[in-house]
This record gives sequence, structure tokens and C-alpha cells, in this order.
Amino acid sequence: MQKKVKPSHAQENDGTDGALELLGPPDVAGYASWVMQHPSALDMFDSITKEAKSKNVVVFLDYDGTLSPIVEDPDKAFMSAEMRMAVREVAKYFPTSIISGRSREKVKEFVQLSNVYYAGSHGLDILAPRAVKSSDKKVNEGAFQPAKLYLPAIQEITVELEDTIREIQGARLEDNKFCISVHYRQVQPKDHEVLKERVKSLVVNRLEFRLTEGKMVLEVRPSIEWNKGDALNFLLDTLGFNNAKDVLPLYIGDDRTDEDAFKVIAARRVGFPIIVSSIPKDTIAWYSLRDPSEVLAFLLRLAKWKKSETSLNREI
Ligand SMILES: O=P(O)(O)OC[C@H]1O[C@H](O[C@H]2O[C@H](CO)[C@@H](O)[C@H](O)[C@H]2O)[C@H](O)[C@@H](O)[C@@H]1O
Repeated sequence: MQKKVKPSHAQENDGTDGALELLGPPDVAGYASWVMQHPSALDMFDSITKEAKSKNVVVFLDYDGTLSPIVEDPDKAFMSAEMRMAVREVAKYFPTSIISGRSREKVKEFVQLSNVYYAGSHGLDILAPRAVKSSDKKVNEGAFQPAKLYLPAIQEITVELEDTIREIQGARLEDNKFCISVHYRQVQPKDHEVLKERVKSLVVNRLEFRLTEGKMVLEVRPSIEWNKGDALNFLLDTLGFNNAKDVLPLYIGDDRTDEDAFKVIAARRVGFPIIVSSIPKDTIAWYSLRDPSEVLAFLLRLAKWKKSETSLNREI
């Protein structure tokens, strides 16, 4: 599907911080009209596959809120066995990468699949596919880590962040290697602003860092120009697809940092940027899925479609 790129309001706060998603449709006002702007990828499945026929679909998946449901405890955001099987199936037929805000090691531990590529820390840590053509030799020598020089500074700011949030009950840090998440899902609502203010004032004084916001989480990351969209381009490139005309990147994600990847696909004007949301929200994505259970249904259908296409082609 070719679409006009609409202005992104992706960084605006939707005011829900993910909390309202628990309500789910049809209780959420405005969902029906929002979904007309961002049609369900399940309803659009036939037109998606019609476009994908005889093209190279390359799949990119976010982790939290996409492959696993949002839960209180970030250490318990497990992926279901069904979802794992679906991703494994998809990866049999399409090059598949998972691009997460988590550390690469952590997301691999959750996903436990060997036929997908992993990018952690919002794309700041990519284990590039082996045996791919690339002009840059370094790419094939191990992980691509453009913020490696920041590691000592990240250790320093982690200590400062620990100090800053110590007295705020329920606040917790998560070490995502090249970024640090400050979680406040388990903090009393009355303390949310205090926490945000403290973290913001600490980061504002450190030019090496910038702050992004996710679902009840602040993400402290190196202030280099690199995001999930760059990671998508990098992976397309190392997989040998970036200059190919018949490539359709498909990206499924639920959070604000995923908007950077949607933006890259929107700029290419071909592909499938799919937002996971059960509430209306500002997004540049063209399609939607309500929640991880719909992601599961979509992935299973995608793999099944490609399998039947492949066997049909063999018979001809
Ligand atoms: O890019 P992602 O893979 O979506 O990572 C974004 C953040 O995801 C995780 O936090 C979110 O999920 C948690 C578990 O469901 C939830 O408790 C938290 O409130 C959400 O923000 C992860 O723990 C963070 O480090 C990532 O930044």
C-alpha cells in the first residue's frame, strides 16, 4: 500500500501511559473512528498479502506490548509458547528481527529463538546477521554497538539515578546495557511527577544523555542520533535488502520509540507499519492490531499464507 506521509505527533503524550489499555475496546471512546484511519491488519490481510505476493517481506517486531502483554513486573513479561511458535513460523519464511528497548541479552532470553535477529537497547546493540554481504567488514565481526564509548558514562548515571529514585516507593531501574529504564508503573500516582522531575533534572545536566518516554517508563539513552528506525535500515542493509526495489518492511510495535521505525517505512512509502493499540493514539502507522493476541493471529496467518504460496509455487 502506498500512502501519503502524514505529520508525526508521535512524541506527544497520549495521556494514558498505557494504563487505559486495560479497558480495551469497545469501551474506549473514539476507537471505531480511529481504526478507520488505521485499519486492522487482520481486516486488511488480503490486501496486504496481495501486495506482498512475489515481493520480499522483511519482518521487524517489537517485544514488550507486542509479543508479550504489558505486566506490572518487567522481569515477568514472558512470551507465550503460542507466540514463540508463531514467531518461529514467521521466521521460517521471512527474515525476522526483534528490535527492543531491552538489552539484547534479555530479549533473547525471553524469546529463545535462534532463527531471528536481535537488536537491543532501542537498536543500539545489533547482532548483525552472519554471512551477509556488507561493505562494512566490522559489521560481520560481532555486535554493532554505536554507543559503546558511552558505557562508562552510563555506569556513572546509573549510580546517580539509583540515588535519585531511592526514596520513591515502587520506582525501579532496569539496566538495558546502552540505556537505562526508570520504571514507575508500581509507583503511587501522586509520586509520578516527582519522579519524572527528578530524572529530567538529572538528565538535563548531562549532555551525553537524552530522555524518551514509554509506557510508565522513562528511558535514559545516549544522545546520539540512532533509533529503532536506524536499526531497521541497518538490518535491511546487512541482510542485503536496502537497495532492492521489491522489499516490503513490516514492523509491528506498540510504543513511542516504535514510531521511529514506522517513520522510516512511511518515508519509503511501501511496507506495513502496524501499531498495537486498543485505544486511539497519535501514530504514523498505517495499520493497527488491538493487542498481542491479535499480533499472534496476524503472525500465524502470515506464516500460513507464505507456506501455501511456497508450496503452490513448487507445484507449478
Ligand atoms: O521496545 P520495547 O521492547 O517495547 O521496550 C520498551 C520498554 O519495555 C519494557 O517496559 C514496558 O513493559 C513492562 C513489562 O510489561 C512494563 O512493566 C513497563 O511498564 C513497560 O514500560 C521494558 O521493561 C523497558 O526497559 C523498555 O524500555
